[in-house]
Amino acid sequence: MANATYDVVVIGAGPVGENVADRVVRGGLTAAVVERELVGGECSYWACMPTKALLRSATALRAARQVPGAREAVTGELDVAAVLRRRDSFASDWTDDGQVSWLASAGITLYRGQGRVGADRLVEVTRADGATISLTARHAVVVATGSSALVPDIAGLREAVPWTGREAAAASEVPGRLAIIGGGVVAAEMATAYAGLGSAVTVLARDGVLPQAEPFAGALVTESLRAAGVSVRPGVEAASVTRAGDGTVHLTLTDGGTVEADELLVAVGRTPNTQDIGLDTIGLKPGAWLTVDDTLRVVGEGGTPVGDGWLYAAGDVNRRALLTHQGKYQARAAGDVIVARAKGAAVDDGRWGRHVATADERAVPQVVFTDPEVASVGLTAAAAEAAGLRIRVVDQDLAAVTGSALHADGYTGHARMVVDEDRRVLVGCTLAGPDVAELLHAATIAVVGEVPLDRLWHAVPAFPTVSEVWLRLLEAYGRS
Ligand SMILES: Cc1cc2nc3c(=O)[nH]c(=O)nc-3n(C[C@H](O)[C@H](O)[C@H](O)COP(=O)(O)OP(=O)(O)OC[C@H]3O[C@@H](n4cnc5c(N)ncnc54)[C@H](O)[C@@H]3O)c2cc1C
Ligand SMILES: NC(=O)c1ccc[n+]([C@@H]2O[C@H](COP(=O)([O-])OP(=O)(O)OC[C@H]3O[C@@H](n4cnc5c(N)ncnc54)[C@H](O)[C@@H]3O)[C@@H](O)[C@H]2O)c1
Repeated sequence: MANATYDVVVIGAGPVGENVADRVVRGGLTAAVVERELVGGECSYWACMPTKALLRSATALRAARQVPGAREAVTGELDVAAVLRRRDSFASDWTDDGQVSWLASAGITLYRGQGRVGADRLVEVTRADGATISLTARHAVVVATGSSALVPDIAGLREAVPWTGREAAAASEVPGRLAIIGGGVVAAEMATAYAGLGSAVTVLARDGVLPQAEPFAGALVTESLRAAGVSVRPGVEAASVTRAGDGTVHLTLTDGGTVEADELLVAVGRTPNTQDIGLDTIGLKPGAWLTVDDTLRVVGEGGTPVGDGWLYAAGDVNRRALLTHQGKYQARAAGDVIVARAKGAAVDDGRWGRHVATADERAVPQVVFTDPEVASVGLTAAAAEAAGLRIRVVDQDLAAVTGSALHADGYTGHARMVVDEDRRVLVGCTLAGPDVAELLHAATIAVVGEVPLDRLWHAVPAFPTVSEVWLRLLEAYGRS
């Protein structure tokens, strides 16, 4: 294929790269994306989709068992083979034909290979056969290369070839015993999934379970993991790892204890995919997260855009919020602002403007698909205090809401809202309980809309739903 020129060249066709290119084309420009693996990225094949598919069947089974009448109808155990088959289909059997057709239908040109910035506005693509193609961007290059699992420097860990999130998401067999290093989102979800699939799971949660969340959320998830037979070890760290000839993994812990398992999952965070994308050619540090301004333009150390502002970074690679939905939100802003700048149109970069990703700062929603689910948006109480806000925290037992009692016998859950007392608006909300995921968007709208609490009283939750927790929270706060 000959060298070519496009208005915009995007490196990485994960959910974020695809969406940037789509916005750019919708705005009347031309776009090419470069992808070295599967179009659709981590989320489609090794992260969001397969992991949620692994979790869903056990969640449905638990839900049925919590309701008399339905409980009696559940006579068997989880069909693990069927769960894995369903997971395979949600990962499109690790083929990207569907996404490649979508790119074509959206008018986006795909180049397969490793993309590297070669100079200002230039991307070199090295194909699998070693051939190279030069792509010139008239207006912008967007880095959307995502992130990979971080493997920490623990003696023997790399040599033991542990699972990362990828292998946990795509496994074709369920290990008898699974040890997990980490206590964050991946660790908590995969402990839930594999315990549900029948593994004996040990979680080495150095900093506790879900340490970034409100403390009650981590406590409820820990309690439920333990009830499911998981050994949760907060405050414990792995000191060294070896894998024996028969595949068994042996861990020595910093407290002197040992753990033996058939497989080991490392889930201690992410590292940016910027090691080999040519950053050195433009004076940036390979392997570093890319810092961006609010319009997603990459900025150098002084905080000014690289070059004349031709380089953008969206999604995991800029570390603002490592979530698919938030990366796609950035993609919409980045795509639209690239079009505006290319056409000399006005740039709407004020707070909450069309061309900025303001919600990344303090209004990021997330659902952790553990048992119970943990749905949160905005700031935790601790984060709000650290940000210097004068807050009031309001707590509510979710089980006390009529809708929860109807939803499931023994419904256990908790809700917290964090109110900025100076503005009397919600700045954070966390819900932990069965099926709270679908309650989250109401909280996100309240946070993003900065809806005054006095107005929220007029948003009446339907009876008898779990959403009635909103009324209870407002009653506990009191009306002025
Ligand atoms: C186990 C797990 C579960 C998760 N579950 C959820 C969830 O439920 N919900 C949620 O919102 N988020 C979830 N996430 C996070 C989510 O996967 C990421 O936030 C999302 O994939 C980021 O999208 P991205 O496009 O920025 O990067 P990626 O999805 O990583 O895509 C980047 C793409 O760029 C390609 N690439 C990289 N370098 C180059 C190069 N030099 N040349 C060409 N191509 C390149 C890669 O092959 C990849 O296809 C999960 C993450 C993990 C690890
Ligand atoms: N449902 C979802 O939205 C979802 C699901 C999975 C992943 N993700 C995203 O993927 C990203 C990566 O997830 P993750 O769980 O890998 O990272 P994380 O940042 O959520 O958690 C990593 C955890 O590892 C712990 N840790 C760090 N070093 C350690 C060590 N040496 N030993 C033991 N523990 C150690 C930290 O305390 C931290 O709690 C997250 O940012 C998350 O947003 C989202």
